[in-house]
Amino acid sequence: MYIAIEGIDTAGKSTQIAALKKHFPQAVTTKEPGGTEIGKEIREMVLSAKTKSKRAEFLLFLADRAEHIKEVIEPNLHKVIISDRSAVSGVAYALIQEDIDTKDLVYLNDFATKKIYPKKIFLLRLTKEELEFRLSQKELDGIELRGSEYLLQIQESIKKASELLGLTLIEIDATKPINEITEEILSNINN
Ligand SMILES: Nc1ncnc2c1ncn2[C@@H]1O[C@H](COP(=O)(O)OP(=O)(O)OP(=O)(O)O)[C@@H](O)[C@H]1O
Ligand SMILES: Cc1cn([C@H]2C[C@H](O)[C@@H](COP(=O)(O)O)O2)c(=O)[nH]c1=O
Repeated sequence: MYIAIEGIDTAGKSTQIAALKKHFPQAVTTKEPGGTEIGKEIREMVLSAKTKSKRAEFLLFLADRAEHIKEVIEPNLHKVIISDRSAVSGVAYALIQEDIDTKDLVYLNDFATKKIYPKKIFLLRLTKEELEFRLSQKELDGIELRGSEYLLQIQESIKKASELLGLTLIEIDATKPINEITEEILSNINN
């Protein structure tokens, strides 16, 4: 079973994946971008925000995704796979910043993923106040430097992206205590 934890930067995705790993020690935990060797290089490129073209940035994320599906997801589909982000992030970020037609966005993601998508998406939803607090506590990368208003737009876009890809989205209040969020994910995983 392949599931993804989604949410804007600082929503608590990696915290939850670490907690879930304790409940599913045999699970494959992974991430986008950067879940493969080549993906680590792509991740450095995109997060340094050096690309001048948003389309080039989008295509780099897609290349990372295609490699991730081939190298990590496809060979482990018989196991529990918990991924920090997925194609949903790809579509959500692109919807906000690109002039790509939504049909093309879905087509390009279908192409990169060979239509292998997570069975369930858990969206960790943050409030503006909590997002701004968490951002103030860390060194920001090139995408986080776009600011909280931008990230809150992405949060809405994640819902739209899941709908466009036809995926099941479960929303969770990311301001709750860490253990309560983990319990909520666990209670929804097998339903
Ligand atoms: N439920 C929570 N309540 C309070 N703080 C939290 C909670 N979950 C995570 N945090 C804290 O918020 C910060 C960001 O968490 P984390 O790194 O897990 O987010 P993320 O979604 O993986 O972020 P990014 O996308 O930027 O990598 C960390 O300092 C973490 O300890
Ligand atoms: C998959 C994907 C990600 N992004 C953005 C979202 C984040 O700002 C970074 C990844 O950083 P994280 O620490 O791993 O959360 O990249 C994007 O713009 N497009 C994508 O397809």
